[in-house]
Order: sequence, then structure tokens, then C-alpha cells
Amino acid sequence: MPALFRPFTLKDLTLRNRIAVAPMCQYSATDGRVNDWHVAHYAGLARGGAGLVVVEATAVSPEGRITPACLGLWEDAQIEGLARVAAAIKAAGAVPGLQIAHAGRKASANRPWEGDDHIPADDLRAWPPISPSAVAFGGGLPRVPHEMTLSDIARVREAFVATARRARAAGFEWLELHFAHGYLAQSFFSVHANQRQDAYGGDATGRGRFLRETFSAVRAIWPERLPLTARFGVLEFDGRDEQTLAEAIDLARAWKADGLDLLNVSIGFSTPAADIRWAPAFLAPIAERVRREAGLPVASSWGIDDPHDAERVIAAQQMDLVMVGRAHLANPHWPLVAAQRLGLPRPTWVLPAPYAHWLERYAVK
Ligand SMILES: C=C(C(=O)O)c1ccccc1
Repeated sequence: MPALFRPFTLKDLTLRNRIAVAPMCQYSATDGRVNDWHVAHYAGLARGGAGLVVVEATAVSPEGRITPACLGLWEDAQIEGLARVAAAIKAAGAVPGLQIAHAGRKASANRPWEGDDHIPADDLRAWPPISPSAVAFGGGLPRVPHEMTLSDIARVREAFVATARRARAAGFEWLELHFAHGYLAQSFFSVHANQRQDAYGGDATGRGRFLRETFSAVRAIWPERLPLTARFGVLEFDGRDEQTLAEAIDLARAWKADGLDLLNVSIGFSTPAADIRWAPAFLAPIAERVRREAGLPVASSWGIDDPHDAERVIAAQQMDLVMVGRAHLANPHWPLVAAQRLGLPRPTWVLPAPYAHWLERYAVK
């Protein structure tokens, strides 16, 4: 049995395999609400055979969206649509996960295929971004964000809690706090974005305070029996990585004590100057170090497209789950390809029976 297809149990949940669909923004919502695109998109991915499907960054407030077309769960009226998505994922045999997010200083942007840049401040679609400090990301995101007051910090922390409650009400069983990719939480941890001199800035403890407080506030209301996870950038590829990684592992240890069930190891993307040497599964050694030194189950991603790479990093216990993103967009049945390439017996049965029997019985030799 390939390691990739062994079940994975975390708290009361058992995933049918080690394959997760990574959250990938669709930028297809109006007023944050689910439509037929989202239901068909996620149902199709779940039918592909992954053990876990993590639904894209879903904003905890309107100003927390990356773009005006992002999903949101800042009000009860948005629960029904996401409940349809969660039910479709579960009906296909995968665990429904949801990533909840606040985009911080990267908010109020155009969709990637429409510029991937800040909407001009005088455009009626725009809103003012917020961040730990009045420091712009730069590049195509030049707007100087509003420096958050302590009241703003408390408001956003409570917004994460309220959205987590709604996520449970919608039927999600796996929750991922989006603390990565240069968004708000990552910005608090980042020396590039956070120049505060109060309790939410300064040393790594101060820069980690918003992330720990927000995590603990969500942990207090998320069911103990269900996984509560975070996606977090553990390095920036900015020349400071050994220190950033050490600080990140310390924070991961603290989160473990706070009740974190799994860390999804990613990249900070806090500076446009990052020098990232992209390569297949290039983060796997970093993920392994976090897994070993923090003593936590980990997932990771980036360049895990080849089934043999996925098998290798799981078999070597560099990570417990592989987050496969774009390869799933290219082929929602990626787990079938992996099953065939890795020699899983009766590979077509990673798909639902209505597909599996046709593919098995009339296989083209
Ligand atoms: C849209 C993203 C997300 O939701 O994390 C993203 C941002 C930066 C790099 C990759 C993905």
C-alpha cells in the first residue's frame, strides 16, 4: 500500500488518504456569497478522491477580502451557501475543510487576471487596507494601510471567532486559520510589515501575540474533537531565514501547547524582494524540521505535483499530508493518476463508483 494512500486520523476524523486539495482562491463570489461555480468546483475536486478538501480563503470581514470577489463568512446569511459546499465535499467522501482569512495590507486588490494590484483608492470598489503598521507591501500593492489600533486588533480577533462558529454551523469539520502569505496574521509576525512598539510588535513574542491570541480564541469555541489547524509562513527567503525559521518553530511549539492539531507549513510572502528558488517539493525539508522540532503533525505544499514526489515526502515522514493545489486544477482526478502511477490495487476505485466501474471495466489496455 503506497504511503500516500494510507488513512490519516486526527482527533475524531479519519481521512481516507494523505492527499489534500490546497485552498485556492476562485475570486468568483459576489458580496462574499457562494454560487454555482463554487459548488460545482468543490464537488468536482472532492469526487477526485482526495482525503481532505480545504475551501479557499474565506474572509472574516468585508475588508478582510483580498479582492471584492472573494468568499466571506462575516454574516449568517453566508452560511447557507458554504453549507452546500461542505455537504457536497462530504457526500463525495472527503473531509470538508475551510480556510478563514483576513488579507490585511494585501486587501482591496484586483483579481489576478485583472491586474493583481491594489484597486485605486478613489475607485468605488476599493476600501482602506489595515495592517499592524502603516507600511505598504510594495510592488503592485502600494497603498499604505491604516495602522491597527488595539480596538481594531480585538475586533479582528473576534471576527475570526465569529467566522469559526459559522464555519461549524455550515458543516465544516476541519478549520485552517490563514496565517500565511503576507496577509494580516503573517504581517503581525513579519519584521517587514510589523514595526509596532507595543505588545503586538518588537521581538518574536510580541510579533506572535496576535497569532497566538487569535488561535486560542478560536480554539476555545471550535469543537475539541475536530482538527483546528493553521497555514503559516515559516520563512521568507529574504536572507533572514534561519532566524525567522527558529522564531516560527518556537511559535509552533507554543501553538501546540495552545491546542494546535496540525501546522500547514508555507511561505511568508511578506516582501516583494523574496528570492524563492522554486523546485518540486522544495519546502519538504523545512516541513520535516518543523514537524520534528515542534513535535506537530504537518502538511505542506508548493511544487508537489508528481505522485512520486508526494509518495516520497509522506513515506519519509517529512509531512503527514500533501497539499496538492494546481495539479488538482489541471486534473481534479489527480488522486487517480497517483493511484495508477504508485500501483494502488484497483486504482479507479479512488473515484466514486459511478466513475470507477466504467473506468475499470472498459479500461483501454
Ligand atoms: C491567494 C493566495 C492565498 O489565498 O493564499 C496566495 C497568495 C500568495 C501566494 C499563493 C497563494
